[in-house]
Amino acid sequence: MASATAPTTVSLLPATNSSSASSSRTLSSLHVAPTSSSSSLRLRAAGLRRLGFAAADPLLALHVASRVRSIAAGKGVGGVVSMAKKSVGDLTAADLKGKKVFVRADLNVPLDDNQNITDDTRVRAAVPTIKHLIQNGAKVILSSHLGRPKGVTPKYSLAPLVPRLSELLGIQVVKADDVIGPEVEKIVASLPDGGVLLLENVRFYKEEEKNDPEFAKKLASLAELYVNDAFGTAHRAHASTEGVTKFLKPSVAGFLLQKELDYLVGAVSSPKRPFAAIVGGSKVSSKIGVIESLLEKVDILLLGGGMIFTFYKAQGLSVGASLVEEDKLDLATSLLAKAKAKGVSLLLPSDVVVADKFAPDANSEIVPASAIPDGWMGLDIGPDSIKTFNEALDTTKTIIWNGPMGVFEFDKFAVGTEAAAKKLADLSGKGVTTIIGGGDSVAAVEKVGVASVMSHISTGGGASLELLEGKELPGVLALDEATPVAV
Ligand SMILES: Nc1ncnc2c1ncn2[C@@H]1O[C@H](COP(=O)(O)OP(=O)(O)O)[C@@H](O)[C@H]1O
Ligand SMILES: O=C(OP(=O)(O)O)[C@H](O)COP(=O)(O)O
Repeated sequence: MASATAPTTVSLLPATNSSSASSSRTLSSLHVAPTSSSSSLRLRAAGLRRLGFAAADPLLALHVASRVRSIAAGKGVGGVVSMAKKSVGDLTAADLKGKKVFVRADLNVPLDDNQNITDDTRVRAAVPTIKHLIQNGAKVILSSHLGRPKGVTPKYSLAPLVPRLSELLGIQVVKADDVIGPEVEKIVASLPDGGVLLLENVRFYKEEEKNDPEFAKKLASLAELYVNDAFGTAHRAHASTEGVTKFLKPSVAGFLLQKELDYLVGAVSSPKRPFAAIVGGSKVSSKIGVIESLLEKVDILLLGGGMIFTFYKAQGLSVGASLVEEDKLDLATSLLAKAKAKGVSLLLPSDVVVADKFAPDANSEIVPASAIPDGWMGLDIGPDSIKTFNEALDTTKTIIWNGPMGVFEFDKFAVGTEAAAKKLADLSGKGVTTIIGGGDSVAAVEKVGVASVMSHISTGGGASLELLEGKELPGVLALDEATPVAV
């Protein structure tokens, strides 16, 4: 039991290593203050188990869980911590039995020419929240967008989702041919407790992206409660992600949304150190925000991808025909200076793989960063850089990765990116917290077949980037705040 007077240092061990909504992670040495109310402790103990934490001393664990949830639901990495959001896990059978619940998920999955789902990650990620609701007797009205249709477009119908959703949920999901209106209302009225109705693509209505209040009201009129589990779309202030919350109370976070916030805000704000970030991708301009924000947090920053050539040129090196943003040279210089001032160890690749054209069958050579030949372009980091990066990563306890190290779509230039994926997988197995921040890095991790061993893989590219930049997500901000608990 915690001392009644002094702050205590605790370390929590992960309860499981699953990728489910209640997936856990290790927290080290959090200083927590004691509390006195045993009933609020019991409530928080339940919340803690839902979050997937286990600790030798449940009292201490409660304080920590509280802290984590407050951090996780606040602003992004660089922001001020605010209130935690109410969670779907806080809703029990007493709240849910027989209730119509509007669930916004992000089921924006890739489909092939035959309308087959080629990656069902987002469908699987939506399942824990829906299962919790139907197991507690709710009637689920499920909504999502797919693609960016302009009006009703059959190829963007959500119909291909029905078989996989039904299989994963173990019940037959009913599908409506519309999003609102009398036909939909009729199906809702006949939905049994524990049933799931999938609405048609919400973006078939232009009012969705305009966050039209009348449309939001019509969506809301279908249900009594609202759950947002669409992390990948939480950076959009749309009718089904933001507007609808004005008409439905409570409006709560789903398990996926909560887990994404736990990792992308919680783990990044209070990392086990040393903490490293790997940032790659094509352009420095699209990663300025995330680099600046991470420079406030990390001990080590590794840069790769197309953006490194702007840094090289800013340092006076020749970069041949490599991708360079001429208008960002001063910015690159200032980021290097900022890293130095902050004591962050910023590593640029010492060697690169250059190609004579931008093509999968280009001729290639490995050259030092200072010897890129005229007319050649850097498309990957070289073996010396991989070695140096790996050695740096070996010293860390938390790693976040956003953006590929090279043009990984071409096998010949995928070596640096695949090496990073393998290294993170290896370190994950050794207890390092590894967070993949969405976008192409996720594709790379999946290509290498190591996705399942990472601590967390984000389901949102744009949303995770905005969080890492320290921005607030409208879809999160709009949700009800959790009842405050003293810590
Ligand atoms: N050296 C390079 N030159 C040109 N493009 C690159 C280079 N390295 C990586 N890229 C490209 O960057 C793209 C990903 O960039 P970006 O969208 O910023 O990353 P993410 O999707 O992870 O956020 C990939 O398509 C990749 O081919
Ligand atoms: O796929 C998505 O975002 P992502 O490509 O940034 O991961 C989300 O479904 C959001 O889609 P949108 O960018 O069309 O709003």
